[in-house]
Amino acid sequence: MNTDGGGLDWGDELVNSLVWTLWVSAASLAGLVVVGALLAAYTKWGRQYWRVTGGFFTDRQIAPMTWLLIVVLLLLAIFGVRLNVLFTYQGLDMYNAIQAGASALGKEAGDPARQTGLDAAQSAFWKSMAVFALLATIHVVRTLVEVWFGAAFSVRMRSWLTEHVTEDWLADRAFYRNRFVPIETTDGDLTAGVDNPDQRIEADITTLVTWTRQFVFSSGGSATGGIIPAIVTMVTFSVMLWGLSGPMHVFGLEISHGLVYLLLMFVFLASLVAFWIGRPLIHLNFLKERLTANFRFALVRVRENAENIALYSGEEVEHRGLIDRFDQVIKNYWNIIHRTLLFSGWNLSVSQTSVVLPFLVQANRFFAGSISFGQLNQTASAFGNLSDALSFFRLMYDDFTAFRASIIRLDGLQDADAKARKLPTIDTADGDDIELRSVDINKPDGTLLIEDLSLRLVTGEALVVKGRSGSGKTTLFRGLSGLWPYAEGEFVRPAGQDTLFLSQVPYLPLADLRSVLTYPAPPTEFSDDELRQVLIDVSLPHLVERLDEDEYWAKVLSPGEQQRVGFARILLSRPKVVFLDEATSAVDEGLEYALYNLIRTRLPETIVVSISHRSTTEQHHTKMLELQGEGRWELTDIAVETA
Ligand SMILES: Nc1ncnc2c1ncn2[C@@H]1O[C@H](COP(=O)(O)OP(=O)(O)OP(=O)(O)O)[C@@H](O)[C@H]1O
Repeated sequence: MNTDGGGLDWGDELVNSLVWTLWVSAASLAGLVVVGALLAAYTKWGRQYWRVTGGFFTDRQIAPMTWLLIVVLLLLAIFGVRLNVLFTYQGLDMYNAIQAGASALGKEAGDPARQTGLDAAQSAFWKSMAVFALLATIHVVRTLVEVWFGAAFSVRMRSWLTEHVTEDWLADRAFYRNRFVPIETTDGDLTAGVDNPDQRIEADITTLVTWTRQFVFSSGGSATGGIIPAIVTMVTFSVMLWGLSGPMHVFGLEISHGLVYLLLMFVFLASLVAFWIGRPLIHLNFLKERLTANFRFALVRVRENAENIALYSGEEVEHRGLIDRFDQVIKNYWNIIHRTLLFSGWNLSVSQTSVVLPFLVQANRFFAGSISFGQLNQTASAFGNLSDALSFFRLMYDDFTAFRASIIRLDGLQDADAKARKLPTIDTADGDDIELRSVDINKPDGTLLIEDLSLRLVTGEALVVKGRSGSGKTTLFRGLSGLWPYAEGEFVRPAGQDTLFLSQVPYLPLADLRSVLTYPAPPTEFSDDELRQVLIDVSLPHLVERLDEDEYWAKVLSPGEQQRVGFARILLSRPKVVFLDEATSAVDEGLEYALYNLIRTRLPETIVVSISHRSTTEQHHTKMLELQGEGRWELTDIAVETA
């Protein structure tokens, strides 16, 4: 950069700027990698961030594109800083031309130097205008290109994270079992299970992605810029100010380049105070996400249970409950506002002081003729850029707190998922029949439900499980299906979809009836005729013509009809073993007989294990397991009635 006479040689500037941008970008990339690695190694939030997002930067399939986008964004951001520098030189030329014009105008009317001076000043002025037009055009194009590449980066990162976190959450039943894992909140408390995973996957990922991009890259030099442009701005403009600043006198001492030290100290102290004021915002933002999610979840529950609530006339209780939750949201909101007022008040005061500081410091030198009007203005704009860049952390702290809260929440979810996968499960092995060896089932508090249960069922056999309410029948099924972590022993069963567990109310997805019937298998696996026939078989003939209808089937079908859908699934998937948890509780005894009869005759090989309170169910089974409480149980044969 040629600073001969304070200005630039604009003819060489295009090449100079491109070379500068390349070098500084390369250095910034190296710095980004090193600092990123140090943060990931030595700070808690850095570690958490890396745990959540690491794969996006290292996964072989997507990493090349990720890094390409990072390099492009870096180049654009650094080029943005360079443009800011060039703007200050354009300002320098412009104000110097104005000052030269003013001094020419001050000469005598007849003085030939007057006209020459005015001509030179005008020519310099219009040249600076042409430079401005060029710089402004480049600035607009650069900003738009950066917006596009920034969006491309965000979309890729958000898609990767959503896919990755969702997969992790659903894998190995972590989404069910993470309720048994206590997790830590920002203030060190332990909560039972992960709250609102839906919000973590949706809102927190969005926050994390937005701030990754804005923190690191966003356009150069301004208060809303990213950390890399902020650092580059800081260095570049410090060098510029160093050249512009003269000695400063403090208590009789002469400090050369005092302006630069003054500014550094000013911003450093201002930032320290800002961090101190802003710190509680981390926890408050964390709470905000949780409380709003809780409120939304409560609203969804009312919608989901509208019929039940209306039948109980529970509107008043629900209203109170909803408003209670909403009050918590508002209370926290006010806490955030009060804290933000303090925080913003401080930041605004600091920003206002920064506006006049360079003029205060440079005024004497200007009036003494040591610096030109252009240089006075260049000092102010360099100071503004530098002060904004140095204030980056102070101004962004508020948003950083939201960013950190999101990292904590996403890491918490993944941590709970990982721990959920490590929770004990019953040892399962593949086989053709069913065998339980020394199975113990406990409650979470350690109370024994079933102790040392061993039994074997072969092809065609059927077992009915009985026992008083709360004796552990459903929990036994949960233990065998690998959901319940407080279970020990060994369990042999046919692998995969050959073993089917059916709960009291089957899950009906939001889809057309065809997909509902075949869930979780894709509907394409079955022909229309098969689906129609199965509907007729399970006494749902009125649905035969509605296979393609998309309805909220869980609300449209009666509980008894939903249970028949469950039986239809058994007939379609023809498992080798089926576990039925009170699967006929909502149908009358006649229909129960017909449904069991259907299963036993159509699928005579299938092993059936049922939980039932009804004595009428026993006739379809060959054995009975009775849970007697405190771990005791009894296994008996059921006599086959002969006509
Ligand atoms: N997630 C849980 N956390 C703590 N305790 C639980 C949990 N789930 C079940 N229990 C307890 O385990 C015991 C057994 O429950 P389970 O649902 O297996 O009973 P059940 O025999 O199927 O009852 P019912 O006949 O009423 O359906 C109950 O005391 C229940 O409160």
